[in-house]
Order: sequence, then C-alpha cells, then structure tokens
Amino acid sequence: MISVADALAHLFALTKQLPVETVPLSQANGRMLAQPVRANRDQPPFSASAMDGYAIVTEGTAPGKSYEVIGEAAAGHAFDGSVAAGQAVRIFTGAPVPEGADRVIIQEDVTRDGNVITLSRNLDKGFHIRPLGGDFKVGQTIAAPRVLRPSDIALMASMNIAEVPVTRRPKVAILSTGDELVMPGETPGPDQIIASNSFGLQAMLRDAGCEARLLPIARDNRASLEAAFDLIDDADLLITIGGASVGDHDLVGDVAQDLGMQRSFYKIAMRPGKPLMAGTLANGAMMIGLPGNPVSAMVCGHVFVLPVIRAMLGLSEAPTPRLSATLAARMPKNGPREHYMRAHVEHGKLSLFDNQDSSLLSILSDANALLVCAPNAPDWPAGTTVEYIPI
Ligand SMILES: Nc1nc2c(c(=O)[nH]1)N[C@H]1C(S)=C(S)[C@@H](COP(=O)(O)OP(=O)(O)OC[C@H]3O[C@@H](n4cnc5c(N)ncnc54)[C@H](O)[C@@H]3O)O[C@H]1N2
Ligand code: MOO
Repeated sequence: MISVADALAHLFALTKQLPVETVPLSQANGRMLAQPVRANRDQPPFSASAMDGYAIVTEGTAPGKSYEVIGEAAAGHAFDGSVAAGQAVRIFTGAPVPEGADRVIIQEDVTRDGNVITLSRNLDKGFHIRPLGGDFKVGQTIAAPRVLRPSDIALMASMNIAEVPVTRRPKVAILSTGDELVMPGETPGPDQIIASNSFGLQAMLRDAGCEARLLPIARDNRASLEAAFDLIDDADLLITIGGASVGDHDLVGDVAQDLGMQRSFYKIAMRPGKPLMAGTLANGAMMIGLPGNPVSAMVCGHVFVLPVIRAMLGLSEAPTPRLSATLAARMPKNGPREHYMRAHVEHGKLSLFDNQDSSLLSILSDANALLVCAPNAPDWPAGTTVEYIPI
C-alpha cells in the first residue's frame, strides 16, 4: 500500500492538461480561464459624471454664486462645446464631462430659475467626476488560470471581450459495476440496491466543471465489463466504481489490464478508500478505479479525483485545500491508514460522527467536513487544532 501523498503524485504524473477552446462570453461563467485576457479599451473612455447635476468650472466657486446653463449632457449624448467660468451644463450620471468643466455640482445643491442656477450655502465637497480609465486602462489583464465568476464576466464584458479562451471541459465517463445495482427509479429485486455513488460523483464532477456521463451499469462478469469499457469513446477519464477489492467477483482491475490498462498503483494506506487503483487505458485515457462502498467512493472523489480534474483544467497540482478547526471532543488514536473521518464543523468546532462505517451515505450527507487524521496519530484531546476538507 502506498501513502495518499504518493498516490496523488502518481495520479498527477498520469494527468494531461486539456487544450484551450474559445466560448462566447455568455457561456464562460464557471469555466477555467486558460490564458490572460486584455482590455481593448479604457473604462470609462472619457471623464464621466458620477451624479445628476451641473458641470462647471471650479475656480471661483462659492455659495450663492450663479451660472448660466448653456446646454445638456446625458449618458450617450455628449455636450458638443466647452464650459467657461460662469457657465454650467446640465449633466446626468454617466455622461461625458464637457471640455472646460472640472466639477459636477449635484442638483440638490442648486436652485434653478430659468437658465440660471445658484449654488446653495452648503455645497458638498465632492467633484463627482470619474476619471478616464479610472476602472481599467487598455491592456489591463485578467490573469489565468482562474475559475470565472459572475463578477469576472461583467468585467470582461466591460473590456469588450466577446470571446473567452477557456480550458476544454474534462470529459469523464462514470461506470458503476455490480450485479446488485439498479438505477434510481427502477424496481430493485429483493437482493438489489440502487446505484448511488455514480450520481454523487457525477454531481461532484459537474460542479468541478466536467462533462460527466454515466455509462450503463456493468455486471460482475467479464463480457459485461468489456462491453462497458467499449463505451468510453473520447473520455479523458474513466471512473469505475466497485469491483476493486479482492473478492471473487471483483474483476475491474483484471479486465482493465487485459484490455491494455497500464496500472500505476493499487491500494492506498487510507480509510476509507483502500482499494483505489489508477492507470492509463490502451486509448490513452486515464482510469481511476474507486472502491464500491459509497462513502469510500465519495471521499476518494474529494481527495483524488477533484485534484486531478483541477490539474487537467490547468490549476497547479495540489491536494484538495484544507481548513483548521478545534476538536469538540477527544479523538482516539489512529491506526496505520490515513483516516478521513466524517465530521460536522460549526463556529470553528469540529464534532466527529460516532459511526464511521464507509457505507453510510446518511452520515456523509449530514457531514460538512472530512477530518484528516494522519497514520498512527496519537490520542488527541478536545481543543486540539485539526485539519479538515470542507465538503
Ligand atoms: N477480504 C476483504 N474484503 C474487503 C476488503 C479487503 O481488504 N479484504 N476491503 C474492503 C473495503 S475497504 C472496501 S472499500 C470494499 C471495496 O470493494 P469493491 O470496490 O470491490 O466494491 P464492491 O464489493 O463492488 O462493493 C462494495 C459495496 O458498495 C456497494 N456499491 C458498489 N457500487 C455501488 C454503487 N455504484 N452505488 C451504491 N453502492 C455501490 C456494493 O453493493 C457493496 O455493498 O471491499 C471491502 N472488502
Ligand atoms: O477502504 Mo474501504 O473504502 O475502508 O471502506
């Protein structure tokens, strides 16, 4: 058995970064920006009024002073002329500030009589002008790689970037294996259960930016497994679930290797998740074989599959980020495998669930954290600072 860190290093060695594609801005949210993008223009492209009011020349401004209103500037409609001392242009938020003017007086601070405005006694101090290029200038970049968020999309739109270079979505095929499995919505026989891990992993992978599709469930025989492997098509990654352990019906590793899979490793000093395997299939796609126990499969998804997906998308090769909390109660010493324990964190205090059996999806659903407990860690008292993966 190899350590979790070694297994991750082997997985990264198998991982290929995916190519760049261009998508319309409206489809770029949530995608991985693959290359830096550059502003094509200054924003604002002119000095713009920040308020509704009157553009004037500051020099000599005093409460009670009057100005002649000589025209109007609205957003999208500049005033075609310049403003001299003693003159004012009626101006609205977003309009270009006319030549000569260097200040906007808000309309609340004036009284108007015909074409004459008079400044009130208590003028506010602001100039209310947004300078040309005050948000960004031509050539300013958004750095890559990064997962694009709605605020980035707004910024790129403002930069006049209509087409966005993003990393192609990883294509992942997910294969559940087992004679006991039926799909949700089907009627299971008395000795059958519903396939669950595949759906949990599909959701996890879609959240991570993948195109994740479920292959038909393969049965515990060679012919069915071989037929399923045939459906991989152009997937970058095949994830198998179950059939990974040592039982007579655990055939996934054997069949994969007979079909040309080059195995990188099998079995990890980890709980849950011991019978994890990985390698490269004959067509060059990567394969990760997850254990069948539902919690084991989902934990391996967080610990191994998501870092691989991030690396495929161009992020650095790194384990899933961890946070810290303090133990709410004593934690007994650990055995020789790194233990990922289901826990709940609230206000910085981490409480472990009593039952850590790797079949219990109800507990996984109640958990919001996986406490990472190092191999052979000693008994830890309440109050010890520990690391966890938020889930
Ligand atoms: N003698 C030994 N037995 C087992 C060992 C061992 O070292 N020696 N390891 C145990 C550990 S740890 C795990 S984890 C499991 C993993 O076994 P497999 O990967 O072969 O998984 P299966 O036997 O196919 O299934 C285990 C369990 O999970 C259920 N399952 C499988 N796939 C799904 C699915 N898609 N959705 C929902 N549930 C699924 C399956 O019905 C079984 O109950 O092996 C231990 N045994
Ligand atoms: O490793 Mo198994 O995944 O402990 O249940």
